[in-house]
Amino acid sequence: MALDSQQQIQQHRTRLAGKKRWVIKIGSALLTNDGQGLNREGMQSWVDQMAELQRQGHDIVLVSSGSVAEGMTRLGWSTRPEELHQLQAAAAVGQMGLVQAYETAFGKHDRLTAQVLLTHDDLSNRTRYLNARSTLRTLMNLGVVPVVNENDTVVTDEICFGDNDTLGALVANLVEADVLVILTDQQGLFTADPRSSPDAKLVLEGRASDPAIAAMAGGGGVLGRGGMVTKVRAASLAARSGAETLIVGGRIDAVLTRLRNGELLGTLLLADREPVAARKQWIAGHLQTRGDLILDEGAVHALRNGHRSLLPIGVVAANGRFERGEVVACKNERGELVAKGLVNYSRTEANKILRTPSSGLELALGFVAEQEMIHRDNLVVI
Ligand SMILES: Nc1ncnc2c1ncn2[C@@H]1O[C@H](COP(=O)(O)OP(=O)(O)O)[C@@H](O)[C@H]1O
Ligand SMILES: N[C@@H](CCC(=O)OP(=O)(O)O)C(=O)O
Repeated sequence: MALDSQQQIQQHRTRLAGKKRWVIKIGSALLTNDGQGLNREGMQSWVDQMAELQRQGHDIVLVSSGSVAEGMTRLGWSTRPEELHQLQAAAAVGQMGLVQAYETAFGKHDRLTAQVLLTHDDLSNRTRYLNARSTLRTLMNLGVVPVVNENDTVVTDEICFGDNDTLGALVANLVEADVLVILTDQQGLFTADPRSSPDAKLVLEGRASDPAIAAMAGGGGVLGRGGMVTKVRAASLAARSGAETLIVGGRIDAVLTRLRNGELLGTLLLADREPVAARKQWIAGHLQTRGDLILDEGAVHALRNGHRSLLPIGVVAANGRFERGEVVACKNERGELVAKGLVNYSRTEANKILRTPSSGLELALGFVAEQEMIHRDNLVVI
């Protein structure tokens, strides 16, 4: 007998108990009691629940914001600075408080924690990405809880994740998590921002890449950065490796325990696409690309519908500075993103073979060349 939608929603919650690997992200607004120092009581409560999840057999990776907000408190700053070096100084001071607090809280359960600070570069560079992955896996196998944050001290505006929702999703891809839980200051995703629309309704469930869901999400508060926009986008990124995302209120009593018990709290965003291979997730996870290839209509169609390689004949322009083996964005002639991939040619070489048929590549380049600008194994349609 077919289940009605209410039963299906309940069933999706009930099966969470069987999902082994959870990445749990806690945002600034929640962690810092809206800016009044670290919310230690809240932290202990989340840690108690995470320790309980571990005892029940789940792997836990924690992605925690709060370093800038805690640093501001420690330095006696009442407003968030604008300048990058001041933000970085605050993050460096605050990160100490953050990890001390987690180490103490997990220590009550005889659990060790490990500090893992990542930058965008760490996940873009294949070797560093693989190293980060094996370190996180090793820590989980040891029963240690990795506490991940962005390495704010060394990033610049151009290369920062900016919000930890995105970092949480990329970590979920990295460790092939089953669930990404985003704890925040609202009960979940509402049909509109409840700060400005008090009549908005809580959404219990949706599909991670449904544009209607994305349209409900607005920007963030003073301390947090991304708001719901980055949380919904994170759900769609996490879905690439098959993870479901829960956006839920961190102030709800025993929230993690109750989610694990199947209670209908927050918003569950289901992974609505086939998981892609780990190597392709890594390509898709590149937030900054080295350059753009502009494709004609035929090439766009071949990529989207035929799952084909990108041939030079369909490329009308190459922009940016890239070398062979780097990740580039493929766009249509209106500038919309179509795919990302590892390119077989540098920008200089690519310029020589724009609109060139396979038979003309050797002559144009002066060497025996690969047929594809990007091979389909190295290409992810977005
Ligand atoms: N549709 C929506 N539903 C719920 N909250 C929303 C929505 N649109 C925007 N928001 C805002 O997003 C904020 C949470 O994001 P953010 O401030 O970045 O917090 P965090 O530090 O937890 O990441 C909420 O306080 C809320 O006002
Ligand atoms: N990495 C920084 C900023 C991260 C941040 O603000 O993220 P979020 O609260 O999730 O929007 C920190 O720890 O303060």
